[in-house]
Amino acid sequence: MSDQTIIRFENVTKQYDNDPAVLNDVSFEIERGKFYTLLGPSGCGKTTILRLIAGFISPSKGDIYFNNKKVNEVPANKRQVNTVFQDYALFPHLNVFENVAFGLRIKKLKSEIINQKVIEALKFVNLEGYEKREIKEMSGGQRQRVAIARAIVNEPELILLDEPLSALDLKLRTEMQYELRELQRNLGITFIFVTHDQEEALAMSDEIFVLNNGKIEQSGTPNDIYDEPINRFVADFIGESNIVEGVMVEDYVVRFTSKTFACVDAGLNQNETVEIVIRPEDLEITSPDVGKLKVKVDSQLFRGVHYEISCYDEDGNEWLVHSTKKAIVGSEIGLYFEPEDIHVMRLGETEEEFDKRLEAYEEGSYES
Ligand SMILES: Nc1ncnc2c1ncn2[C@@H]1O[C@H](COP(=O)(O)OP(=O)(O)OP(=O)(O)O)[C@@H](O)[C@H]1O
Repeated sequence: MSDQTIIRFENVTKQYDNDPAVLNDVSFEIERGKFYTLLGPSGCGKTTILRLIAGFISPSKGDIYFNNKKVNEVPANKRQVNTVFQDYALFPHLNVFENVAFGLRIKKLKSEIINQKVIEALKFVNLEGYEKREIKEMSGGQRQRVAIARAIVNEPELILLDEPLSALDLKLRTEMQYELRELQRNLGITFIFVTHDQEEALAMSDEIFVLNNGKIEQSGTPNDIYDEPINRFVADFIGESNIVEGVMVEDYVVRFTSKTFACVDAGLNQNETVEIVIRPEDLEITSPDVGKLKVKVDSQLFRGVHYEISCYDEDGNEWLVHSTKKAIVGSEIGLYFEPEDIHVMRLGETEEEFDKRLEAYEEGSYES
């Protein structure tokens, strides 16, 4: 644990009554000053983690530490945490100023201090001058900002955001993603953001935790998770992927689609069955005799920046290609890729084993 750690989960399980656990033996650390995202499909346990951190619920098993102190039973109002909810939970009968001032009034701060803090918080979210507006007169994006101002005005050590952008249309959502990211950098407060939108997670986060079925499948920077997905679930969930079965021939050599290819992976067993991931944007269209794979073009969609081309190889595997080049439906083409574009995944590997293998690979020793 580093002294930058603000939250630590140690083997936390959460179970309601006799139902199966909604969080299952989860451990992780959150460091000060970073932007974290909990990413995963509906029902995987994202909100449960936020509620445990906020203190709205307590773990069935395991421990939660805040600044290295166990807080399992510490109530929400005694934690230095503020939550921004999906529906913002603003008070409709109070104006913008009073919504933001609410927590400070409860703390019974002097009115000139409240005034100063509220104005400063509103300035941070670009809502200076909106103090007297009623909530119902504010747009979705502006309400969002009021909710954020209400969280930051308390100067918490941690802000939890539960799908705060999901009610906004695409354009505003993209703008708010940018604003939130900037705000977090400027404030230096740790943000934990929940979303089921992988593009949003990749764009905003310093670190992403990918969750599935009450477990963390993989954690890391957006690049780590995109470039080196640990398993099929993560590869599928983060961006589009081509995934086929393969066999490890030896270190740096893998076989799939009845052909042998150079790769950059090592530390697996000889003849071990593996899964191969190649991202659609890493496949380059060539003539059939130059390509490493020979495929037939099945369909093609223009996506504005690139063509999304679906092809099939002789073994019947589908290959999705993102290319600025157009292909002819029904024609035979070649697909070219570099050894580093092949990502080899070991079946059933845990994150710990994966990290160890990657570390050994980077250091140049591959005892498995
Ligand atoms: N109070 C409760 N009693 C029983 N089960 C609950 C309770 N709260 C949540 N659950 C269950 O726990 C699981 C995880 O819920 P959670 O809200 O953490 O998921 P989520 O990943 O945030 O999903 P979403 O993206 O849909 O909000 C779900 O199956 C949910 O039904």
